[in-house]
Amino acid sequence: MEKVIELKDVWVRYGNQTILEAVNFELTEPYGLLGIIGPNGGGKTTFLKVLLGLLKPYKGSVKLFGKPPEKSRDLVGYVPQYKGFDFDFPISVWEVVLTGRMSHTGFLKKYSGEDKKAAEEALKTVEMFDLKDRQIGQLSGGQRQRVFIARALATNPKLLLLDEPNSGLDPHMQDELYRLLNRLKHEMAIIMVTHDLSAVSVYVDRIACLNRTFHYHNSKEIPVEDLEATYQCPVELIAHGVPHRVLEQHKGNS
Ligand SMILES: Nc1ncnc2c1ncn2[C@@H]1O[C@H](COP(=O)(O)OP(=O)(O)OP(=O)(O)O)[C@@H](O)[C@H]1O
Repeated sequence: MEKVIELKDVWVRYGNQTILEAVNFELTEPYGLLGIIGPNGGGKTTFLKVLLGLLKPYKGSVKLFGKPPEKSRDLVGYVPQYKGFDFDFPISVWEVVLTGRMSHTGFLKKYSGEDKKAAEEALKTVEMFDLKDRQIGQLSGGQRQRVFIARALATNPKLLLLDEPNSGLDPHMQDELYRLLNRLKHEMAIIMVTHDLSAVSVYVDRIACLNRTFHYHNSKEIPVEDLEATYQCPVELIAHGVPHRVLEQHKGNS
């Protein structure tokens, strides 16, 4: 079985604030859709950035497909969280998806026939090829999200990371998005950070919780088994350090 991700005792901090403490995590074949849940500020985006090699832990080891993140970049597609800024500059759907090939071509290099073919296939996969000449600023939220998924797919990744891909989408669009991810999960491993717990129970094969506070409701700890029964899929905890502090704050507030 191929090891997609292997994190051992990973510690990450910003300045003197430790965000990830002693995180151990493994993802192996068979592929599936993994949902990462946890409260705001719990470190979910930080976790994705570690996988992308954008953040280096000050302690611990990170391997993707048996290699350090910077050596496996081509194997990983990333759909960042949409922060709500408008694309009011002239760039087409086609051009956005082609930028996904930059790791192959380098910045400001000419795109090859192979790059264009990969971009075309990615747009067809998300059913957006017909809109390839449309300006990105003229798309709906759901369409734009599909374009950014196509951009991530343009390198033919074996691991796709999505940061809250459902935010801002109406229920129908969310449904469409999850159907798309469920199709793609047979070809690649997918990790989706989300706050959408109803979707988690329907679409996700496995849950990782990046902060133990999620297991506390009205100051009571909810056992993992109860969460598994609620969401009907395996749940694991992948961080233990930070939550203690947050829990203390909760106790202090009550
Ligand atoms: N570049 C940065 N410099 C300093 N602190 C940061 C930086 N990025 C994030 N943080 C802090 O690290 C913590 C974890 O942030 P992160 O974005 O990983 O959380 P998250 O679980 O994705 O949150 P959310 O659910 O709100 O998106 C937060 O307290 C945040 O303010």
